[in-house]
Amino acid sequence: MLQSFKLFFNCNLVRSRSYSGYYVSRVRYLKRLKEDDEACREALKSGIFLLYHKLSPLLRETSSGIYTLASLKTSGFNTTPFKLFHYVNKRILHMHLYICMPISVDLEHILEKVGKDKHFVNESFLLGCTDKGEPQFSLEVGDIDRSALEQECRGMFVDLRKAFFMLPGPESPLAAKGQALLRWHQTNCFCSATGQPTIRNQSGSFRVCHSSGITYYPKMAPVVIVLVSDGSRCLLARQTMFPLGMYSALSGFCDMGESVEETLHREVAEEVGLEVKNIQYSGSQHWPFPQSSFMLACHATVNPDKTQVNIDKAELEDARWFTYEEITEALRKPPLDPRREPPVFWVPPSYAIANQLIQEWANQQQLSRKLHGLK
Ligand SMILES: NC(=O)C1=CN([C@@H]2O[C@H](COP(=O)(O)OP(=O)(O)OC[C@H]3O[C@@H](n4cnc5c(N)ncnc54)[C@H](O)[C@@H]3O)[C@@H](O)[C@H]2O)C=CC1
Ligand SMILES: [Mg+2]
Repeated sequence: MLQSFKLFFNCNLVRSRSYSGYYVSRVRYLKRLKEDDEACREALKSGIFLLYHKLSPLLRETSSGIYTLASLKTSGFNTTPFKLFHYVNKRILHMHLYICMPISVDLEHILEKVGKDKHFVNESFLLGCTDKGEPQFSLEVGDIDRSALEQECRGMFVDLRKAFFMLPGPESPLAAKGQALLRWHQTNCFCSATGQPTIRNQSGSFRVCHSSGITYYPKMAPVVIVLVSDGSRCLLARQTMFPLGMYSALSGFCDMGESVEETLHREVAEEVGLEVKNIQYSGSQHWPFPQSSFMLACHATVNPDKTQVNIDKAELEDARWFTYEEITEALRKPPLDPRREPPVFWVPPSYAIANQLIQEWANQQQLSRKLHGLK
């Protein structure tokens, strides 16, 4: 298990470094913004803002019909490079126009139009920074005329669950992070020891109660998710609250003081009455629904002669073993279309780590079938 962990983290490090040579400087820049209020306030001027209305992100449809997160900028950024370089060198001017043009709507101007003070952008929370080094922020617009703002921004606020189906892969985690951070701040305005208000730092990386001296940091609840296999089939389950026909891997919150392995053994025993072995770490994911969870995904096996499930009906509506053929068919199905009847059996979409586990299991089955000369 430990080895798999090491391998995973090393791979991720290599991946991050290779897709951007500026990884270290970006990370250090972000660390400075988190710790230095003044630097973070300055960064707001060149920031990219993701807007949320009652925690729903603002999306925009591109000319090719694809939805993306709508990124807005403040006038500080849009005009300064132009003024600075216009008189210096025409080539530089062209370069900057090229970089700045895609984002044409000025956030401060828009916010003023819907009755917000231009200093309202200071209420944003730092999310990260782009490959180009532009800091990204999330901003909850609160109680405003929603449709007026949508019109001004040429976009629409979409419930995050729906947005996950519409956004291209890499944008979903960013939308989720923005929502999670906003939600955490909304629900941690008071100190649980004194009842006094907590005060945020500029980046939003923590809140402090000046009365008790307690610092609160944004939290995620660790959850273990496991795909159990008996060698030729995998075990999937559904809760009554799941959409019709959807089955997923078993999951459960870590109890205080538990290791990943302990949670995994306990949850499988509690929910389906099985004892697992051969735990293998697969990956992790921040999951925003219903509140921030930190999903730790693993594979595990049971003896092929001990596969009888005994379902805890208080937790699960059903749990069943699925064959390789059933799984590959479910994986082939296109993403769920809300306008059509859901299929009889389907698995979570690709943005959910459960899908990654199922995909990995299918790939592994395919490989061992090839080795054994099966189709
Ligand atoms: N991204 C993915 O692929 C998947 C994500 N999930 C997520 O995993 C999470 C946990 O899965 P479940 O099987 O429902 O957990 P679970 O099997 O532990 O059952 C949930 C129950 O645990 C209790 N609980 C204990 N600690 C809790 C905490 N910190 N927060 C909330 N409830 C707590 C509550 O009584 C709750 O009703 C869910 O939020 C679900 O959305 C689940 C499956 C797939
Ligand atoms: Mg569960």
